[in-house]
Amino acid sequence: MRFTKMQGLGNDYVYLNCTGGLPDNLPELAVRLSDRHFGVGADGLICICPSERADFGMRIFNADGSEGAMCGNGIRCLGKYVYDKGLTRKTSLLTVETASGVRYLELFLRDGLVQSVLVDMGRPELSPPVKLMAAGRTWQAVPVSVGNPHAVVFCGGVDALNLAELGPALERHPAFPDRVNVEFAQSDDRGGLKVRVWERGSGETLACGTGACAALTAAARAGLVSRHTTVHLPGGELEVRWAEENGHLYMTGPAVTVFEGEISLENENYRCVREKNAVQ
Ligand SMILES: N[C@@H](CCC[C@H](N)C(=O)O)C(=O)O
Repeated sequence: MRFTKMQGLGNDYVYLNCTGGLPDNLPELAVRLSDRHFGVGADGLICICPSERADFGMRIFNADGSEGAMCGNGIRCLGKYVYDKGLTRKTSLLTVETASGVRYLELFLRDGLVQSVLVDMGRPELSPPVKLMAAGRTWQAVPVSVGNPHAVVFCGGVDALNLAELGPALERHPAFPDRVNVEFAQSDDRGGLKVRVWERGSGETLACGTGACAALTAAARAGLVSRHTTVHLPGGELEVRWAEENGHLYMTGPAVTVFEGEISLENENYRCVREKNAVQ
């Protein structure tokens, strides 16, 4: 089975071209391929599927095998995959069907390859803040859905937080029966937003596209930042705009191919086909 490893701001996924059919047991495959010691190593698995409603379909599985409904960094890399591999010639209004609806992509090229991608992430849904007990403290969280569930916690000193303790406690808090992605957010003195993310099913990641959108939405609604700002994540920066005119979120950021390989699932034999930096 051929695969491509891609990343957006260090949020990395193994991509499978499933336009000709899906492999069996995707949750188990996601766990095996995501393993950073015995597998390829990734935050999860993304399948590029055929779609009757859009140019392509996307299914995303977290590193623990659970299926997510949407992935912001992942959908940008999917845009790069399908263009760079010649599966489409579209650079604007490229449509991708996800479990939370169809998303629209605009691709920006350099030297004929996709460098960055703008995604219309649709309209966010904000719920009233909730108070949650975790790790011996009370936290105020703003639930936001951007096609998948998030809880945004505003706090100072995000760099110093112990996410390994806080993340699992909030992800699995009884207030969120389906578990939740958690963003720890802090506005900076330049009008930007600093965010660390604990992802449902994958743990702390270097970035989360839907998480950046959820954090911007909650922060703009609270008057902490403007509706168009830079979100700083450990893996880099995303530009997010919450448009006044239609209430949609627009996210722009990079998409990178890391390497390509082949795996024989019977004997767990991995082979690198194209090395890092051989493809953009
Ligand atoms: N990393 C993604 C989100 C992936 C899915 C998420 N963990 C979930 O379970 O909802 C992003 O960039 O948005």
